[in-house]
Amino acid sequence: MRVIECESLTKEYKDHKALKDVSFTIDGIGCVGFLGGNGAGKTTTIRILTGLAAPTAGKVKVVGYDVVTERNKVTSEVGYCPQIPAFYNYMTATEWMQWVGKLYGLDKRTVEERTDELLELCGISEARNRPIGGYSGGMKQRLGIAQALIHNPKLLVLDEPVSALDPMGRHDVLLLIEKLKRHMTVFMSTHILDDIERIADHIIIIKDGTVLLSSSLEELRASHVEPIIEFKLDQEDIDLTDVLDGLAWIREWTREGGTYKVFASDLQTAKANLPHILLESGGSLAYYRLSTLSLQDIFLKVVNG
Ligand SMILES: Nc1ncnc2c1ncn2[C@@H]1O[C@H](COP(=O)(O)OP(=O)(O)OP(=O)(O)O)[C@@H](O)[C@H]1O
Repeated sequence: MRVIECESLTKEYKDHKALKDVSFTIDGIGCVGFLGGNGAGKTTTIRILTGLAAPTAGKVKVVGYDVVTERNKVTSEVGYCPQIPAFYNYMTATEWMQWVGKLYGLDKRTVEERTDELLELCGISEARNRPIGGYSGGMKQRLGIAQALIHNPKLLVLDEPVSALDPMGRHDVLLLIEKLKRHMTVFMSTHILDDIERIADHIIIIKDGTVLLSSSLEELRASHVEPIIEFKLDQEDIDLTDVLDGLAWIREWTREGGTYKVFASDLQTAKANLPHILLESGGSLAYYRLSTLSLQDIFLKVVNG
């Protein structure tokens, strides 16, 4: 099933082009990680996909429906949870879900069944009769997701679902997304790469309103398989700049904190020689290993061209 089809999507505000000719397609179930820095255009795209804003130009279809001409059908197939979902804090989760169900025009029995099922799925069952005002950030986010699913949508859109949460809250929300993506499409924006690496099946990277990359995580990794030698010295004050710059078989190297990453043009020579050279520099190795590019490395590579 084609879930999202964006073709030459453009969004202009008064004096600013927030989206420029954005095109991508998403098929089938799974989790899509929509990655980009501040101001990249994530929220603008999400508002268009959910029918909250209209594109200036281009064609956008969600679950086969046009977001402009078939907006009502789009909203009935899409569930949306903003970064900080808003509730009436005096209500309990049960009351809130029933109120939202009514807004969607669902009958009483369906609302009751969906409420039980979704509060259980989202881990709110035990707290369902307590006022929402006393919930943690993670519980509120999970309730926001439960609410977004009340009308049984095919696509769930989440705007930065874990950015404002503490580690425990993040963990619980990510577990929930992992469960949901087995049965539906979850489109989530974020700038936290570790989360995406853990749960996304497809990655889209957007920068300055332009899509730089849209690919399955598997394909992305396969196309960036590049061995890296990663090491750290016990003595962080030793500067290896001259040593590493002077080696012809090193194409590029980086240092972040005390950790060095070396990209070798001749891996065999590097593997045979680098440990001795490092020890000769007067240092001792805290660790030394052969690894491949992380999603963060790939992201930086793509974003920096
Ligand atoms: N209503 C608006 N009027 C004018 N410019 C806007 C409006 N909304 C967004 N923009 C601009 O459009 C660009 C994209 O904004 P958007 O909120 O989509 O980015 P984002 O990727 O969600 O960023 P962030 O992670 O900071 O929320 C930004 O430069 C922003 O300032």
